[in-house]
Amino acid sequence: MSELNDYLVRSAAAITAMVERDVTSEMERAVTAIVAALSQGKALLICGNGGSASDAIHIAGELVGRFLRERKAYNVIALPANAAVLTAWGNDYGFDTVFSRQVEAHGSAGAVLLAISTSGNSPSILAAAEQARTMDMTVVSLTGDTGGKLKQLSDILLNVPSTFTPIIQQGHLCLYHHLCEMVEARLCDG
Ligand SMILES: O=C(CO)[C@@H](O)[C@H](O)[C@H](O)[C@H](O)COP(=O)(O)O
Repeated sequence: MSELNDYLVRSAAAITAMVERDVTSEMERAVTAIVAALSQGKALLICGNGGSASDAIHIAGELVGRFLRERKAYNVIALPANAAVLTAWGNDYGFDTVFSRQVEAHGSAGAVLLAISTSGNSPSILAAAEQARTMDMTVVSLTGDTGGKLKQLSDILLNVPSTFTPIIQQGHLCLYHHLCEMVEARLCDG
């Protein structure tokens, strides 16, 4: 088998394992929490590092703009997208609190933090989740297999059964595209 085909088989195996594990009810809980927040004008804040920073921005693009439907804009903020805040706060106070500071700025009780971390152990993500909990926000997490330390800080955990970062990120993409579709449909159709 070629290296490409081997990679594709391993990628497909992680997705298939999610079908077998059946994360439908956890996904439904995530959709319900996000729909409840957005329908009340509360924010969905999203954080992640590296590839997951790109995922956070991707999700905000789908939900502020549109995914599949013509509809109003939703209050969704990708925290890694604000370069001025990241560099000012990170430079002056350290990187670990670049997301928690923004949760403090934009969060409120009833809002949702979507925390994306393949390891579940990135300090900046853990600090954001801790800050969200102090503000009575719901923490929804996308992680790798174990969930890492983020698991204990999460109300809802969607974990991809892999320990390989790129494949976990590919699983996250499947999960959050579905999440966007469901949130949009629920908000449009009631
Ligand atoms: O995209 C990749 C690897 O596929 C990297 O940029 C990766 O996202 C970075 O190493 C992150 O810092 C990893 O953080 P996390 O997912 O463990 O929270």
